[in-house]
Amino acid sequence: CPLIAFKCLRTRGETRFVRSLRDASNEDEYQVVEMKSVFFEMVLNVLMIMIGGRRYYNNDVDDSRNSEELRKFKEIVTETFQVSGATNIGDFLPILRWVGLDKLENRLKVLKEKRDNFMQDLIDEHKKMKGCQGQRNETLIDVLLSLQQTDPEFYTDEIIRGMMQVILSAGTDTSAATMEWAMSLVLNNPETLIKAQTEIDNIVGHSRLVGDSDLPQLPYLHGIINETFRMYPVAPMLVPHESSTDCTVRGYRVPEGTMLLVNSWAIQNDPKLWDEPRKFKPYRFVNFEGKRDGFVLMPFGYGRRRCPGENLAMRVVGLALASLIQCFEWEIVGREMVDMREGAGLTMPKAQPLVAKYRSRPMMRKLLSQL
Ligand code: HEM
Repeated sequence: CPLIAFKCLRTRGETRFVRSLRDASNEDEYQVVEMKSVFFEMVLNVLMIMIGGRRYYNNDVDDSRNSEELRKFKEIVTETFQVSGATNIGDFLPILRWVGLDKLENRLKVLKEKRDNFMQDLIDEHKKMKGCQGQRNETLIDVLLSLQQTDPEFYTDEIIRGMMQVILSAGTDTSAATMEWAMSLVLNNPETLIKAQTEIDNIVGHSRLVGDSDLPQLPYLHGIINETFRMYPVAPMLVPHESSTDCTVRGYRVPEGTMLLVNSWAIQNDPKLWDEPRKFKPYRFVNFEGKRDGFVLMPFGYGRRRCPGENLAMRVVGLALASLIQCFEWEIVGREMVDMREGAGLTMPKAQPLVAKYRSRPMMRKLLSQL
């Protein structure tokens, strides 16, 4: 995935995420934190830093953006979420479109215009800064603009805006929701949290923050992530596909234009394929490798249309969880287990946002104070 090449920018976003939790924490007493927005803002920041070189959440403003730009960005994000899960009455009663009562479609048009203007301002700003690349890290917009020079007919501003938009909409909620499910699972299974902490302590120690290059040495952490994907896939029906021509698959005739939905949740929780499928057992993934080919685990889909962001997502999710586990102690709030019910939405969210208690680990305080 070419996106993971923006390592330096991405790491900036991830370190800030740990720093902001450190700032809100108290060394000795546990603090309560609502994790859904923490994860969402972190992923959005990481992606926006990679795309355009700036982040838009947290109050300790560092980049040269002004508050008006920040306000616009937050407004666009909030509105996108309000409309993306909504039912469009005009899809069922097309007559409403002709009489102009299709309100959702109108809202979407206005939102698209706002979003396009925002993205275009960022692109124009990068065009003006051309030639200063040596003084700052190269962003995705810089790369796409250099491709525009060699292939202007394909890499138009409109295509670049579309790419920025698709990365944000396909990458943010999916990664953030996966982290929230994973943290909820480890809080309900504290022995897994201790095992993951021990693994990170043994491999990374306490004098530096876990980094990209440590991830392949952390099989138990990967077990936690894969087990989360298996039990709570954020795209449980993957994404609908349609056959472009008549075809036959394993004896089944599939006419042209048939919509195909893959129920990956059912496969990943099938007792014929998995031992005690509703039990959280990260160890089942240690030495799992070959089984992936059997289509038993497919959180990112398969084939030509599989998720192009998989490698990036694995790093962002892996590093975020690893740093939370390395730096802080985590506990459930109150006596009740974390509520694991699923809510409705485009990407399978938790019905109740995760709220947890945390404080910095004594052996990590020196390092945290230096971040
Ligand atoms: C945990 C995080 C993620 C999960 C679970 C996930 C899952 C998926 C799934 C299931 C699909 C549909 C595959 C299919 O049609 O069979 C998909 C498509 C896609 N994903 Fe992801 N994704 C994640 C993160 C990301 C990120 C970070 C990006 C971009 C930076 C991204 C970009 C895309 C795009 C552009 C598509 C559409 C691909 C196409 O239709 O050709 N995803 N993703």
